[in-house]
Amino acid sequence: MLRTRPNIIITGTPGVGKSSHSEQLAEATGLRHLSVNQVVKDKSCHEGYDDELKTWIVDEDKLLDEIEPQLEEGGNVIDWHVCEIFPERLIDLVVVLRVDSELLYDRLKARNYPEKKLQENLDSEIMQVILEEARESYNEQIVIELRSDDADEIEQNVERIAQWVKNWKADHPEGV
Ligand SMILES: Nc1ncnc2c1ncn2[C@@H]1O[C@H](COP(=O)(O)OP(=O)(O)OP(=O)(O)O)[C@@H](O)[C@H]1O
Repeated sequence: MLRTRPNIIITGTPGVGKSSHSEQLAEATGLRHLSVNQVVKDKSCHEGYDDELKTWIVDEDKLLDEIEPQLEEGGNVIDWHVCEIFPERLIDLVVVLRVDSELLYDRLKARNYPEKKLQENLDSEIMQVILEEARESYNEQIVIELRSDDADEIEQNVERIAQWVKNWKADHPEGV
C-alpha cells in the first residue's frame, strides 16, 4: 500500500510541548494526532505501572502491533518521547523539540513530578538524549530540531511543519 500522506514524529523530553504541537499541527494539516501514551493506556500495551516513576512500563511489541496498520496508511502525527522504535520506512520527518532547562524545570514542577523523575528528565534534556537517539535511528536529513520555549515558537513551528507537509504532498503525488 502506498502512503499519500506523510508520517511525522514529534518527539522530545516530557514537558517539551509535544502534545501542544501535535494537536495544533493536526488541526492545521488534517493529519491524525496519534498520542502514543493514549494508545498505551487504551489498548493496555504495558506490563504494569512503575509506582516510583509514575509511568507505564510499555510493551513495545504490542504497541507496534497496535499502531503499525495505522502507520502503513500514512497521515499520522506521532506524539511520543520515544522515537526509535518505529520502522524507518514508515517515517518521513522526525521533529525533536528542545527547551531551555529552567523552563522545563518549571513545567515539570507544575505537574508535580516526583523529584527523581524530574531530575532524570532534566538531565535527559540537557544531554540531548532524544536528539541523539533520533539521529542514530533515522537518516539525519529527516531529523530536525526546533525550539519550544514559548507560545510564539509553537505557532512558528506548526506553520513550518505544515508547509513541509504541503511540499511533501506536492513532491509525492503518487505516494511512497
Ligand atoms: N512552547 C511552549 N511555550 C509555553 N508553554 C508550553 C510550550 N510547550 C509546552 N508548554 C506547556 O508545558 C506543558 C507541557 O506541554 P505538553 O503536554 O504539550 O508537553 P509534552 O511534551 O507533550 O509532555 P508529555 O511527554 O509529558 O506528554 C503544558 O502546560 C503546556 O502548555
